[in-house]
Amino acid sequence: MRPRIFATSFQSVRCVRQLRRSFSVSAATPGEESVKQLGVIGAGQMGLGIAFVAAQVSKVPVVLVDSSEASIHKGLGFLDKLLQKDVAKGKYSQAEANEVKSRIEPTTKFDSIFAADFIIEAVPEITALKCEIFGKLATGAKSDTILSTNTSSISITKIAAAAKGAEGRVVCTHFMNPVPVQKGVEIISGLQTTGETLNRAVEFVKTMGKIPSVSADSPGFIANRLLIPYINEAIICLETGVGAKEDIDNMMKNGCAMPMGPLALADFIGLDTCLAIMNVLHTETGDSKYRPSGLLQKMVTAGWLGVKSKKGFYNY
Ligand SMILES: NC(=O)c1ccc[n+]([C@@H]2O[C@H](COP(=O)([O-])OP(=O)(O)OC[C@H]3O[C@@H](n4cnc5c(N)ncnc54)[C@H](O)[C@@H]3O)[C@@H](O)[C@H]2O)c1
Repeated sequence: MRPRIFATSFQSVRCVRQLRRSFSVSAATPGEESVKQLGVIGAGQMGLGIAFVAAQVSKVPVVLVDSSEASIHKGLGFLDKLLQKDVAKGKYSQAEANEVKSRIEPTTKFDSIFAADFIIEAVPEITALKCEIFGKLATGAKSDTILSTNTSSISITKIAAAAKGAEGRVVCTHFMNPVPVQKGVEIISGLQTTGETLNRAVEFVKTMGKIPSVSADSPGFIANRLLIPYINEAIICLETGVGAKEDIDNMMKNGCAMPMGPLALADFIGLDTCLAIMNVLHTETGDSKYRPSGLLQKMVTAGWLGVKSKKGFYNY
């Protein structure tokens, strides 16, 4: 039976429609969802993790495109570390690790992505950049390829609108960080996304050993609507002297059973990503409760982005 959902505004009505569509999609027929080649755009922390898990668990060949040679080099170094860690733990043999690595083909040639039948974009959280990429994918990718974004907060409807002629095949597969560890993946439809696209996305992330949660196309979706304001509030506590960084992190770890303190978590996610998501929540809802902390804005301006720049709330 369909769940009863009450709507109180136009936006809620749209969300409800999308959720109902999500609840009513039929299960994909076996084989229908099989992905023969995955394309991943962006070899940063998320893209690299997605490529790794797809090569290791789904066992599919992956084309990994990045515009920067340096990022690919750094990503491959990280991949070697992940594989060696698993070999040392006895999860698989060196030969199997080599096999996983051989399934990933890194390149700076964007056009190499067009042969894939499922593409996941994981470039920085910049609307114009993502829209530009989806415009290219709409014209270059095969006519039945699923075009997925890993955006943390940008409207899927907006990204799909940039994929002219391929809007129905655009969806969001929002993997969590670190991808090899976190099981949950949010799957989000834009207004234009078809039920078949949603289905294929759900089925593909399951082949990666992930547990999908369907969410409406609403600012921050489920995960970041809850997580990023929590991090932002922790930064406000720091800047207004409610507590020192160690006290804030220790309290949440030891008093509230969080695996990491919110400031260490912000460093890990990337302060630029945290700010981008707060800005989306603030501008899209118009609600002042989502105003980004002044300290967060200043740290991003200073280039203190957390682990990736070796300096954030802590030094790395
Ligand atoms: N960091 C997190 O915790 C997290 C969690 C969930 C989702 N996300 C989302 O995933 C996406 C990627 O985040 P990230 O943390 O991996 O970022 P990142 O900065 O670590 O990596 C982005 C990569 O994209 C590459 N890139 C930039 N422009 C490109 C282009 N035009 N073509 C190809 N490659 C390009 C960069 O060189 C870089 O390697 C963002 O949308 C982010 O919001 C991040």
